[in-house]
Amino acid sequence: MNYTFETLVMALLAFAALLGVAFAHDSLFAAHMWVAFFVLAGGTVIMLRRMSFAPVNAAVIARSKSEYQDEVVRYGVIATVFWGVVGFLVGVVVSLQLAYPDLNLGPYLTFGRLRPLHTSAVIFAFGGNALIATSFYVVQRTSRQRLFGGNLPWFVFWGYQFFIVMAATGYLLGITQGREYAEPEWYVDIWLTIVWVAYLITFMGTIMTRKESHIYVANWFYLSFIVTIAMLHIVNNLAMPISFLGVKSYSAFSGVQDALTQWWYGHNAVGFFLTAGFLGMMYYFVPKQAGRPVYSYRLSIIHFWALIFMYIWAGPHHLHYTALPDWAQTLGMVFSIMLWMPSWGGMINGLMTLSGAWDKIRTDPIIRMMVIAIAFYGMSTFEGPMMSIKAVNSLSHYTEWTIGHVHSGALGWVGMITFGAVYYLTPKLWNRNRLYSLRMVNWHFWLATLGIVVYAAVMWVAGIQQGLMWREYDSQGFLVYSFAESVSAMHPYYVLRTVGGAMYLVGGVIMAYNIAMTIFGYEREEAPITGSTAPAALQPAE
Ligand code: HEM
Ligand code: HEM
Ligand SMILES: [Cu+2]
Repeated sequence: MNYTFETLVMALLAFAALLGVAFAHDSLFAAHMWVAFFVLAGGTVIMLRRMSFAPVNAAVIARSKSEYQDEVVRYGVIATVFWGVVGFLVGVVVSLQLAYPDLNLGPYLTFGRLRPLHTSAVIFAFGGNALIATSFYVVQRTSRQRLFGGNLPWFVFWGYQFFIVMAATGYLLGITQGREYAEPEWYVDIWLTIVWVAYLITFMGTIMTRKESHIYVANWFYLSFIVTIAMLHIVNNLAMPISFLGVKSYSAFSGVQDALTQWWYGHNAVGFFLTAGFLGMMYYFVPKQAGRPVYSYRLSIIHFWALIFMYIWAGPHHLHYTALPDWAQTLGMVFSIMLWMPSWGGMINGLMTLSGAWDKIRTDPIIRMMVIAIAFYGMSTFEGPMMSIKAVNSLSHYTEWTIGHVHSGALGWVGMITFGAVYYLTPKLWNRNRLYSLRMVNWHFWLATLGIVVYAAVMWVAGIQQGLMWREYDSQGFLVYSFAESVSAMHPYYVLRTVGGAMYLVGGVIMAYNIAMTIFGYEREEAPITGSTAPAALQPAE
């Protein structure tokens, strides 16, 4: 394939970045454009070399001409594992910074800059790559059609990595618009919009040219995630830059309207990025790994429509007891409570898919990972509706309890279902008989599960203590504790949280090793997992 056009566009973009450096309105913009220039110029050089070595790449091209476009999925799997480990590592670092504030190394490595680096790395880099890669894999299989758009999927992949690099380096430089989970400034937002539209065209195009008459339910979930994120991203980031060659911009919204816009975005980022997209993953990979059909296809349709209809209204539960009108807060609370039902419908559907295959939990650590993921999905979608009740939220809000809730969803649901999908995909994508080591998957499973349990349990205790300390009055109506006392009381919990997070990180590193060895084609010699530690003689006869 000839990449002349792509290379030319990239060279032009690199040149535009250089112009950005030359005419920058402020020094931060100049610094950020240098980053863009080096990445794009490096990319151009690589593309030029690829073009001149075209015959050498004939094998790769022949492989990519096969029935499905899987090369881009392979890149996506590697990117998922890589950004996962990076994101978990930064999570451990910020958790250490909360326990030991001396670790704030200014100005680039302070908590204020590393925290959004963590959240974006895990949500957008790890989660986003997982969603893009698996959606590309799933939509091709279930549509019996190659990805639409020729080189467009490659643009989606590399354009998205470029977005991640610009976002991450921007945070470290101190460039932020201060909107949670949407910190990148206007020019990075515009780039992401372009990439996202290309993603939508690739995905929709594949579905529209499908050779299978039915659109499998996983694709509905993926599609709702892609469409809704486009809508949320554009509205939440409507802003006016002070200069088209400067970093700073002002939001189109202000006051309580701005708050509501931000949490309409933030909540639905959870609902559609961290939930609907990963449900698409669940509906494809759990039946595949279990070798069983989805428990109830009808329930999955109800699950889908109820979920997307209700999620979109629940954002105000992030703004209880604020200047937001009372009726809007109550609306958010009511829809959150109603959300419990479709969420558990989905959980039940996922778990019951294993009926008839429950024994696999003992012998297949990948299935076990998926089951734990669904269990945590159920747990966090019970906890969330409970926390959205105003009386409960008056205790939990602003406390570590919220952080515990976030991570039982994030580590338990998002993380575990992704690990399951990555373990399923790797041998298939690289034509290996099996993973390098199933026992390592088992280790990963236990480290991650115990890490989550430590993290979440510690944060519950910490959060409730914190909330109770803030509302403790003496007989004369004075507050018993100063705020600083509630901060220092958190220290032991923060240390323990780091322990849980470190376990999760080590599990991730083991996965990276296992995946790399599988890709290189090694198979570890090891005893099979029998699922029982009892000596053979003590086991019932077959
Ligand atoms: C090794 C694992 C991890 C550790 C140690 C860790 C640690 C942390 C810490 C210390 C914070 C800041 C809490 C605060 O400001 O009080 C945080 C925030 C956050 N993390 Fe993680 N994290 C990990 C993995 C993940 C994963 C896998 C995800 C998502 C898929 C995630 C999503 C988030 C989010 C969304 C926040 C912001 C929460 C909020 O503002 O309420 N984290 N994390
Ligand atoms: C039915 C489902 C859910 C409901 C009703 C729900 C509800 C809530 C509520 C009430 C809060 C606390 C708001 C506050 O006091 O500030 C919250 C925070 C949060 N939840 Fe959920 N939750 C649900 C599921 C999930 C899942 C599955 C995840 C992750 C995969 C998740 C991620 C988050 C995050 C990241 C925050 C923190 C936002 C922030 O303050 O930065 N939630 N959720
Ligand atoms: Cu929410």
